[in-house]
Amino acid sequence: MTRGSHLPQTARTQIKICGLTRGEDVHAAVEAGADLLGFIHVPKSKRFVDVDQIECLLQLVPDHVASVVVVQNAAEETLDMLRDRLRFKWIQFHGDEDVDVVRRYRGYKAQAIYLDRDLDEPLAKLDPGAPFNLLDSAVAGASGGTGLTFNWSLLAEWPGNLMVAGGLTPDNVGELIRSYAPWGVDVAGGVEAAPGVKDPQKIQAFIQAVRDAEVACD
Ligand SMILES: O=C(O)c1ccccc1NCC(=O)[C@H](O)[C@H](O)COP(=O)(O)O
Repeated sequence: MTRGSHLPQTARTQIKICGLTRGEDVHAAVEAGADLLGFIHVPKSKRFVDVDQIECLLQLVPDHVASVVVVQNAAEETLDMLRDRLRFKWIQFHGDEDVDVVRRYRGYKAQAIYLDRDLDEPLAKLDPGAPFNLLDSAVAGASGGTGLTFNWSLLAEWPGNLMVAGGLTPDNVGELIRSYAPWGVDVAGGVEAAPGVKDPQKIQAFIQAVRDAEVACD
């Protein structure tokens, strides 16, 4: 399987471990080889971390790992405050934010893939100017951290660098890589012992499964 037309076959899949709330989990994800770490600043999330917590957790992230703050329809004052106070690489916009806001804050967008809806809508919303687009499963009333997979076959047709989220686990991520070789993968619940509490062995197993599947693709 080819890795989209945009990357050479040998490119390494970008791996994001999301929903970190504890220092030991940051260390575990870094040691296991994660490329991006996500901190969720969405009040309704069971993985919510406040600004003080994020500030402390960011101090544990080495320079070679990209940190991401996840927001969902946050007010501009909140976005300004996050930008002014915290040192992170990206803001992940996980709501209905329009492209102007995403670009102004140098972020990227999570496109909701509603499992019961037509796929033309998220496809039309993909931002070709973005460094990458995140595709994540959504159902009525829940977008983000659903633990559900969407139909990956659409990845064969969609353009640009795509990061896939939604229901990934150490057991299914290898199949995703071997079949569609997305630019990146993103996991929250699939590497947890409990909501917001990561399991270091699951993190290691997830990253190993990605790397093993890449070798199988070469
Ligand atoms: O994970 C959450 O609780 C969450 C809540 C609200 C907005 C975004 C959220 N997560 C963002 C992510 O990037 C997750 O990694 C992604 O949704 C995948 O979650 P999962 O299906 O549990 O692997």
